[in-house]
Amino acid sequence: MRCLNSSSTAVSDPLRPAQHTLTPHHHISVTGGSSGIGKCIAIECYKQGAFITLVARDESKLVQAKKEVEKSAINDKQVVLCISVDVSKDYSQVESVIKQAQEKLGPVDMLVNCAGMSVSGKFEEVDVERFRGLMEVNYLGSVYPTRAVITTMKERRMGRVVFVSSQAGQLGLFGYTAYSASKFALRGLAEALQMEVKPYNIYVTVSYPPDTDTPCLTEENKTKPLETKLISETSGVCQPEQVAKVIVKDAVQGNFNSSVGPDGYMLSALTCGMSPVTSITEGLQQIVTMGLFRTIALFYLGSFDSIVRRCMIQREQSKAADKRE
Ligand SMILES: NC(=O)C1=CN([C@@H]2O[C@H](COP(=O)(O)OP(=O)(O)OC[C@H]3O[C@@H](n4cnc5c(N)ncnc54)[C@H](OP(=O)(O)O)[C@@H]3O)[C@@H](O)[C@H]2O)C=CC1
Ligand SMILES: CCCCCCCCCCCCCCCC(=O)[C@@H](N)CO
Repeated sequence: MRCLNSSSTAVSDPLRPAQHTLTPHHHISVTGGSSGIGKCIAIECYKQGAFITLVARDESKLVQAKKEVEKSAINDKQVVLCISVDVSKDYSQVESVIKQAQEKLGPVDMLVNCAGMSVSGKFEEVDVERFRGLMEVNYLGSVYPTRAVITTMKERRMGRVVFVSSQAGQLGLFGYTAYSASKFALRGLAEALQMEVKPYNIYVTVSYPPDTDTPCLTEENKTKPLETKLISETSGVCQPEQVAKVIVKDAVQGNFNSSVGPDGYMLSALTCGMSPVTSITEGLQQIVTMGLFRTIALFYLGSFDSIVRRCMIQREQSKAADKRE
């Protein structure tokens, strides 16, 4: 049977979906699966026996990633399929390639929307076209693949959809005016969608990773404002393998929220708002910790403001010194 099985054991927590496990033969489609976090998610799922579709634009990176994923096979029936498409441009194209993948590997059991990119810089220094570009890739690039799989998931009354947001999708911070907005958008999409599809036994997960050691971060660090770097250091740098493990575990369990590390945990509890809750424990923890975490957050916000102020003063001083020379 190829489905995200509801195990027969009784579920003690009424808010949590019946316990789910990832069993062999699941078809998992990962956008952005050719690099970084997406590639690690594909590897993590392959290790558990899944069939994988990797979606990204660059074909040579896809072929390379496919080879890497195949190394962690646990049986000789497993397949990795590559699809080269831009997820953010033409919906009908996205729909047709997903259809082809489903014809080959069966209906998608879990879609992981991980394709994305970042742009950093001061608001007035970011080219206006980049605001559109980021909304296209990070937001529409998650809407399109989801739209292409959701009808079949509803018919089958099962499925998982994952959105990879960012900690910068939980708070806005210096240098991320364009990026943060595109990552916040995913949360709104995910909350609304979850309310629609929950009765169909489909569970939505939003992941909020901190800085993660991937080609994207290396590239970003070349031009990232000092302020952004210093503020982001608060929650450190994670390895993509670790982030991928957490995402796969939370998605399989049907958790709406997926965070990494202690700062990630605090941020998620603090910013839970009206997002769905997947266990009584989670709800109780939010209620009990809210005041404390808000107190801690105020100190962080104070320190972020002082980073921004210090950087500004330093810039002005070095500008003045340059003029004198
Ligand atoms: N690294 C970090 O610090 C963090 C990253 N994130 C998020 O995680 C996700 C993955 O990031 P990361 O692994 O670091 O990035 P990488 O740059 O390593 O990987 C990005 C992947 O997305 C694909 N992709 C990009 N644009 C498109 C597109 N238009 N259509 C199809 N595929 C596309 C890329 O392939 P190709 O270019 O060939 O299309 C590549 O496979 C992103 O959404 C990012 O915002 C969140 C928090 C922190
Ligand atoms: C109780 C309150 C706790 C508060 C903790 C605050 C920590 C803020 C850190 C924000 C880090 C943002 C990383 C964005 C990474 C990213 O998405 C890009 N690297 C993508 O390329």
